[in-house]
Amino acid sequence: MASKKVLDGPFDPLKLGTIEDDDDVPFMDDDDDDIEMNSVPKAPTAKTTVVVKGANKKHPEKALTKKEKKEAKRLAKQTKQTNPSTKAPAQTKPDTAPRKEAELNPDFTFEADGGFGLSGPGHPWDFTLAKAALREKRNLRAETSIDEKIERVRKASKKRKVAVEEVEGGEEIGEEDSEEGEDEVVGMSGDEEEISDEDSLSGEEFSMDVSGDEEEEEGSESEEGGEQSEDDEVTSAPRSNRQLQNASDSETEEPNDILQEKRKAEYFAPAPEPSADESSETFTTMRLSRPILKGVASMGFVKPTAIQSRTIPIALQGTDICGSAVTGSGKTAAFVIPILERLLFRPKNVVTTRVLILVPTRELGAQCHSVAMNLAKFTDIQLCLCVGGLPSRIQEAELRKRPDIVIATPGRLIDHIHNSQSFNLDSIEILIMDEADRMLEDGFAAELNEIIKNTPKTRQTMLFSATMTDNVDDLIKLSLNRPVRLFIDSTTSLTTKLVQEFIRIRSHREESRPAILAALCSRTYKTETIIFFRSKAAAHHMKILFGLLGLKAAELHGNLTQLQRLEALELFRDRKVDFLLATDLASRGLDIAGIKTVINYDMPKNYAQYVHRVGRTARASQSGRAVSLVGEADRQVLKLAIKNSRDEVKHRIVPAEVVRKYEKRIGGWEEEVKSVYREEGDEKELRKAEMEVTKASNLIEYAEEIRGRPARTWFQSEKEKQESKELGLAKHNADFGIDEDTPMQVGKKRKAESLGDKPKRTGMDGLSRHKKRLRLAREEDVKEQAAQVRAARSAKHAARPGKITQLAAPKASGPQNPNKRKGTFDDEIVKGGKKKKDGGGGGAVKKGKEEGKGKGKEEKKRDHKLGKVRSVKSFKSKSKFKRRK
Ligand SMILES: Nc1ncnc2c1ncn2[C@@H]1O[C@H](COP(=O)(O)OP(=O)(O)OP(=O)(O)O)[C@@H](O)[C@H]1O
Repeated sequence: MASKKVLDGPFDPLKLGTIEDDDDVPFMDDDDDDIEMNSVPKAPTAKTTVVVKGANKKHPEKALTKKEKKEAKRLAKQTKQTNPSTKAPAQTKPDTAPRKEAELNPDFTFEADGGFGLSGPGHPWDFTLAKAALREKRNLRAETSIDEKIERVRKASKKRKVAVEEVEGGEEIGEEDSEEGEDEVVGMSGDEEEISDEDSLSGEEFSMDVSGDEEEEEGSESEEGGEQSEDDEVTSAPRSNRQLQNASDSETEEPNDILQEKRKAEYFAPAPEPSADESSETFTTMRLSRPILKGVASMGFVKPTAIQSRTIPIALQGTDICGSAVTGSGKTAAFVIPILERLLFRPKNVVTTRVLILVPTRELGAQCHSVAMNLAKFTDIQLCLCVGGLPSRIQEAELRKRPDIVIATPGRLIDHIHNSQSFNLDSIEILIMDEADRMLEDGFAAELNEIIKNTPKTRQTMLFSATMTDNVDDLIKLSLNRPVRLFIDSTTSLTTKLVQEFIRIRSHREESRPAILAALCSRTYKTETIIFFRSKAAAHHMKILFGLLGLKAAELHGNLTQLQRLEALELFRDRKVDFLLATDLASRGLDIAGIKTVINYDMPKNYAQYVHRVGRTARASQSGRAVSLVGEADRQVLKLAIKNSRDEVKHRIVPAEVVRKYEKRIGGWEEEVKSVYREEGDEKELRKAEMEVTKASNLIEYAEEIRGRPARTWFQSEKEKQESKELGLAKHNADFGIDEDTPMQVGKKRKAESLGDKPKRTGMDGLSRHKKRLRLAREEDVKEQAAQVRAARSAKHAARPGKITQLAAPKASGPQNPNKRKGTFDDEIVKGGKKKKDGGGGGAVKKGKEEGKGKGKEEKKRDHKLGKVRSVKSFKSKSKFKRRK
């Protein structure tokens, strides 16, 4: 009989060696009622039937109740007695004999659907919980949505046009007309856009531009400009991928850094060889507990993906991991499954937060939380989502309950560390960083450092990203402990089922981007398309234009409220809109099943970002397409994209007449677009005013409470925050070979340039000679006047009657001191009343009074005016005056 081992204190994977007799984790082989669970309702090709024992028969979706757990425990005991070889999973005691396949319930089956594919339920995630928290926060005022505004403007514009039509006697400019035009375009252009090999070979210019250096490109472009027709200027022709790859290789080949390789070899622990029979591996052979297997089955996962089969066994041993695999290859489940499995064996008597998952964006946090909740739904493991944008009061309350897993964005987490009472990271035993390379970038580095500092050194750390760095210097900062490097694919490679297309935008055709995008989305990529923009403003502008075009789109960027952001994602996920217009906020990690196309309205600033953007399609072995509008400044990213693509890239040409047609349509909506912006501006003002009023009334109503609240603190000053952002960006640019200055570098250069050899500004730069002369003359006048005033003042000063001289006179008339030299009197005249050493100043008042005796009324008045004699009143204080009265 297995010895009973009670575990106290912090969770230690090595301590969890033996499964206790009273452990309430039910296993596959527990002798309990069978339950049939059709876990994959939407599986397209196969029906997955999972028969699990020991589950709640009536409510299989529910976690086991206490009673059920007890029953399961009793049954587990029974099973152990009848079958002594039943042991804990591998991580609980490495030397424990593994459970044999034969011991597992033979009824537990996964009917494979022919390999790795999305066979899960409708959606692996939803934001119901996050949205509920937001609604609880405040009663949101019913605002008119952007769609309502656009619709109103559209209708008004239509009416106006009809009215004009009637007045002018029927020139057809109605909307129906343009709709007809649109239909024509679709039919007309369908074939032309198909790209053949011949097309690829026909366009040498594009290829030369891609591989050549900047100066050459500019030269060739100006030559081309004269020869080409307008059509060619809008787009251009490609060359084969092989050609480009060769060119890029020769250009960017780097010397082998032996030292780096040696450091890597020393830093990383050797990765265990992948099992030869990896393809036949299933989740059941991974010796996971039954609640986890149920969770996995409910997600519709049949076979583990490559990163999952490599990661799960190593993570279960408590080893640090640095993992990378292409986008959409199931990295989330690769780290969630082993942590859930390990948490099942946590000491139940110590309730504390043991796992921290860090993500770079709020939406990714909400998604990760939802996936983890789904996988953990048959366990008693508690999760908490701590991301910005959601009410922190609710999060604080949740954190006080010590959830087992906290999923957080770095900023909000630090806020809680500093400002939420009794929350800290002292008990963290597993730290996971999703999109870890992003976390090492601009802005996050300092925050990450702060978090790492607060977690125990003994923790297990796991890092994941499709573009994961294996730069030892970066990883050292995260204080990993001999991590295992699990790089399934190259960090630069894209999924095999991704088709890449590029559309060239010449510098003088930059303003055609909206028209090209409108043409693409109206005629070719009509649904399940995500469009990326560099700026929020561009995404919003396009949202208005899409609305006027009658295209159903949702926008996702930082100018929206958190609720709007989550709702936009859900609208797109549920196919209620055909397009998602997003900034890079949505480029990492977001998993929306069935995205067919990713369009880059403008290229991202670096190649890693490109990998993540286009990685929103062709996920989980599905196919997809990425279409990028490439400007002159984007060639570096384009070059890398082509170099690293596994298949041939294509060049798309949108016919010039189509572009012109859309330009005309968009151009005709200037007024409509303006009125939408105007309406938005008015609403914004109103909202602002309302907020001010609410704020003021809250300040009055809750004054005491507000004053009583401790001020929120942050770990760095605003300047430090800015600097760390800057550092991260500079490093990232260096990593990806991006020859671009950071904003601070640009500022410094500009300042240095302006200060350089240039003479200092005189205040007359840019003035005409005439004006300069006038100003100089005026300045001379001013100087002269000032000199005159000074001279007059000093003359007046010198002409003042010397008080001491007059005071001394009566004395002089008295009996003469025979010893007194005459010269002393002369000195007094020269020095006047200023001589204080001998009491000259103090004596002046007294003397003045005496002097006043002999003066006339007019003379006295003048002396007062000149301040020679102080008014008696001026010495009296009010109180003194009263007292005297
Ligand atoms: N074993 C599996 N079998 C089938 N589908 C799976 C499996 N594991 C994960 N998936 C599905 O694959 C999709 C992509 O997973 P996930 O979002 O974890 O990818 P990722 O590698 O983290 O991507 P990214 O690099 O973009 O963050 C999800 O829809 C998920 O449900």
